[in-house]
Amino acid sequence: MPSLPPELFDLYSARHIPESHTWASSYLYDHPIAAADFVPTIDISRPDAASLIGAACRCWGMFLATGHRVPAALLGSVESQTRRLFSLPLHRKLRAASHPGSISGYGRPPLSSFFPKLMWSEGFTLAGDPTDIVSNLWPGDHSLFCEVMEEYKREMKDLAGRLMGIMLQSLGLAQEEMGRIGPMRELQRAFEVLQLNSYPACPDPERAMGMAAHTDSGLFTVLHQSAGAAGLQVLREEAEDGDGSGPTRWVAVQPLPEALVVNVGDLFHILSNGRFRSAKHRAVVGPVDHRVSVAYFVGPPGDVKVEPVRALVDPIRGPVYRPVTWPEYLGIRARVFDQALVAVRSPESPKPPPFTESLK
Ligand SMILES: C=C1C[C@]23C[C@H]1CC[C@H]2[C@@]12CCC[C@@](C)(C(=O)O1)[C@H]2[C@@H]3C(=O)O
Ligand SMILES: O=C(O)CCC(=O)C(=O)O
Ligand SMILES: [Fe+2]
Repeated sequence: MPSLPPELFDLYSARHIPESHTWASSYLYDHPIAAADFVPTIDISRPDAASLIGAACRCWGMFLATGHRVPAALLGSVESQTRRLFSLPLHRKLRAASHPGSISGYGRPPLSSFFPKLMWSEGFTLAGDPTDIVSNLWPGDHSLFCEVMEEYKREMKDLAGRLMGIMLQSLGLAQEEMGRIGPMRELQRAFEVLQLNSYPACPDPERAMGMAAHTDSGLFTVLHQSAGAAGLQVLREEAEDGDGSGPTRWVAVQPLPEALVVNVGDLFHILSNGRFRSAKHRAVVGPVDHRVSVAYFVGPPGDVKVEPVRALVDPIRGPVYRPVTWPEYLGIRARVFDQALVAVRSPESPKPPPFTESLK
């Protein structure tokens, strides 16, 4: 077979995995995979949801949300439109290829450049109006896709507002204190991104990686994953006596059809002054299923700084992190990737932060 540039390799018809997509086993098996452990499932409409969510965000940085009020029919349409998009022939998808310097479009997500091999996935990033991005893909036939994605973004924004309130409440903040927190006050102007991911069935799943290990950089991410096809894994770091000596394992996140996955991102970790763990996660691939996922990233608008909430800063240690905007933080991540939180430690806090980051 003539060799094509790796970005033109069609994952959907592959019968073997090329060198460009073959990962060393040290990536897949860097930590053992937990046999029986489960991310907490929380009905977020329960009156006592805050304390459960608080505990999950501290221990896991992730939970499965039920009772979220996002209509099941809409989740179904989002998934079918996502599959419809990825089922287009490769040359058609390339019409929406993202340009250097812009985040929207079809292409490799930024984390890809920090790994020596290519991931067994395709991604579509939608920031702003989806019409601009997909109108070239389906001339005259993109309106349903766009309507579904716009409707989904409205539902996600509403859900994000509720989650933000409950998560801040779980940190002990009163209503009037929340109003003073920039990212909460500015939620209407939030910066939102939809990331559509596609993981075709893989002929050699033990040597391929769907999405390499990372934390998300925003406040938090709401992920919808196709029912029945597992793949998402979260790193569970159990600290015995908080000294980081406990076991670290990958835990498979069960694909519950009615649940949305919520994971804490780096900006909420900063806001909580290190109390909430920014969950490290990845996606593995399987031999049979074609899995898709849709991630909604949310953060404050570019001019709003994120900093540790004053009420959560203890007077002796002070704030663990310095104020940072999301665009500034994305710039730091583009340079140092998984060291970005270390790079924004506040100069007055030379010691390692007291909470999750020290649990290595
Ligand atoms: C607003 C965002 C959030 C981004 C960057 C930009 C657009 C694409 C997002 C992702 C999607 C895939 C994982 C990630 C880690 C990646 O490489 O690209 C995400 C990243 C982040 O959470 O930082
Ligand atoms: O597909 C998944 O389960 C994970 C996707 C993800 O982590 C992301 O888009 O940031
Ligand atoms: Fe992610």
